[in-house]
Amino acid sequence: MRTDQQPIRISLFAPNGRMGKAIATAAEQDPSFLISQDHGDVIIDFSAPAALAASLDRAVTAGVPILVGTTGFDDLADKRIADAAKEIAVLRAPNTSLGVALLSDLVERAARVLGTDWDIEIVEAHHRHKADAPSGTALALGEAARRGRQSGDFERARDGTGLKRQEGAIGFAAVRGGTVAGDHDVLFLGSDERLVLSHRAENRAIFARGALAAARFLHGKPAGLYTMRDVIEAA
Ligand SMILES: NC(=O)C1=CN([C@@H]2O[C@H](COP(=O)(O)OP(=O)(O)OC[C@H]3O[C@@H](n4cnc5c(N)ncnc54)[C@H](OP(=O)(O)O)[C@@H]3O)[C@@H](O)[C@H]2O)C=CC1
Ligand SMILES: O=C(O)C1=N[C@H](C(=O)O)C[C@H](O)C1
Repeated sequence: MRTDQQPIRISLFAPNGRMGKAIATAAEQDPSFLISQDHGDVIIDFSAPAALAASLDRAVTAGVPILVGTTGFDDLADKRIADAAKEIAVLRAPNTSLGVALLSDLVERAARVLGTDWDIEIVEAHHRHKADAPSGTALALGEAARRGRQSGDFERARDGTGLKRQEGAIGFAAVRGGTVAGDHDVLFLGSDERLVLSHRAENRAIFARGALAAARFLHGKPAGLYTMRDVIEAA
């Protein structure tokens, strides 16, 4: 930070959550950020789907950008986010790590090159407290695969008999337990060979650093819907 620049004031919508605390710790170590008790320059929301309307309302009313890091949303949330993005800058990121942003590009490319002859399965593992499944990251990686291949229904849960995978489907499996910060494996399963693209989050600090990079990107941005890809391309 140049000495003539003011720190970016971050307002944490859910300061007492695991991610809220991790972001506060990361911000305390970086003099270009300040945790603000009011609306600040950028609002950061890592909370729960039920809180989305309130966090967007706070950001729109204050006229400040918001980073939405929460996962587990339904279609109504998509509309709420799109509506808010007409008035303020909204960055939606189910995963704020640099590695996952790159993984998403790699998955899209692999799906494009390999085509529908290769089955795609996405396996994720998270800590015992995680409330949503599949993870937001897994679903976003599924979307990346679908973009690359230009097809693919999502098979989100399998339990029972007569459940042969649908041709061309993109399947999901979720593991829960312990303190796992976030593992994602995208499996491309072909005839006699398989390609696995993987990411391992070793702790929440990677998400917190990414959230601060996203906040820096959002500061002063005009209304619109942004993603971590925009953050990386601007860096
Ligand atoms: N984008 C990314 O890179 C990442 C995203 N996440 C996502 O972020 C979210 C939070 O994760 P995590 O911090 O581990 O979860 P926690 O359960 O630790 O924290 C959630 C926080 O949200 C608050 N909260 C819950 N419901 C509401 C509500 N209706 N109104 C206001 N506040 C509310 C809780 O407050 P209280 O304690 O008072 O209940 C708590 O402080 C999840 O959706 C998770 O998947 C997580 C890690 C990385
Ligand atoms: O709840 C978590 O912890 C995480 N949630 C995000 C998700 O659902 O993808 C990101 C990360 O994997 C950690």
